[in-house]
Amino acid sequence: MLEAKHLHKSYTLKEKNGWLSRRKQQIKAVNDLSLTIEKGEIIGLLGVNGAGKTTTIKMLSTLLAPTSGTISIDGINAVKQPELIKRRVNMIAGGERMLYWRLSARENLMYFGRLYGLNGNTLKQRCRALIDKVGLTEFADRPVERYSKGMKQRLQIARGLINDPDYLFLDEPTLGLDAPVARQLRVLVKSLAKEKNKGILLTSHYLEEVEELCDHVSIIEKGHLLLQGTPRRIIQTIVKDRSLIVVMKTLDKENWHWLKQETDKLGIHAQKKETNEGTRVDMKATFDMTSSFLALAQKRNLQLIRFDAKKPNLEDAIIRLTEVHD
Ligand SMILES: Nc1ncnc2c1ncn2[C@@H]1O[C@H](COP(=O)(O)OP(=O)(O)OP(=O)(O)O)[C@@H](O)[C@H]1O
Repeated sequence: MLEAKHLHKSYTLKEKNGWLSRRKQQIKAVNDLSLTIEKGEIIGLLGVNGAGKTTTIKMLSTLLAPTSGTISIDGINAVKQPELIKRRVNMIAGGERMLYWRLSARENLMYFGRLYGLNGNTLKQRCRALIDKVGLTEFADRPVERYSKGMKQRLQIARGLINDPDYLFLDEPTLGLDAPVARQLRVLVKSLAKEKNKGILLTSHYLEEVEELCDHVSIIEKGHLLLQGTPRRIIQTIVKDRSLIVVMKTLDKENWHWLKQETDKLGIHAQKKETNEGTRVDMKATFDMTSSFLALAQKRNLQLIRFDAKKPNLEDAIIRLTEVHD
């Protein structure tokens, strides 16, 4: 298990203050953050730009020392023994950093493998297996500068797996990728956790991706933990109301009055609107109204031409959370 406790990271900036003097300014990028990652689990780290996600990932991967706090990985103190930890973790960033453009995929992987002390046949075989795994077999010996964005990102994943890490930190892994390529990467990430038992921490601005992949999510703001839980629990905690939209070809005055009365009794707030499609009724409640509304519609034989019961998602929850904290 990876356990980070009470992590703090401050950056000191020196700003110009007049002609000659400089003023020191402290930025608290991470402020008392604790989180755990079990093997086989995918954890999402969410927050707006500048919330402290990349700084957290850099500390977990020992690229950056925390100002205070502890990180232990399978019982090893990561702050005191970073060399032991480096073999067990790896980080993959979205975008096009961390690869050598003039080198091919194979040469890149051989280079990074040697940095982890791998060599000879073991290294060659691992590179070949990883190239196959991420679907770059045909292009293995082509310079990376001639790769598409998706191919570069697949190579990043292979690079992140070169030391066969137990824990993998993914910073925006699908940034700027086309939908089908992003989908393939998501399948790969899921299989790394569920089949290869790796503990994964993921940051992403694509909330659907987080909802699909993550077992647990931590939401941070200004480096501080706001909320932790399963995506479902977070949605239930934050978004209390459900919405249901129905459209009928017509809804006469009498039926509307009856519907309004009945929905009021059930605790459903209903509003009527005439549209090009027909009469639209927007309903809001704190529970799933589907069956209650369908029973009412059946009683009066109301003919529905549209029925949209929208389940709140993680995006709704995050938007609601930011509104509360603004
Ligand atoms: N090297 C640095 N020196 C000074 N300040 C920094 C440095 N790196 C990050 N910061 C500041 O620390 C805070 C957290 O930055 P961080 O990059 O960790 O956020 P983030 O959540 O990853 O943001 P994004 O979603 O934009 O990548 C920000 O205020 C940022 O400006």
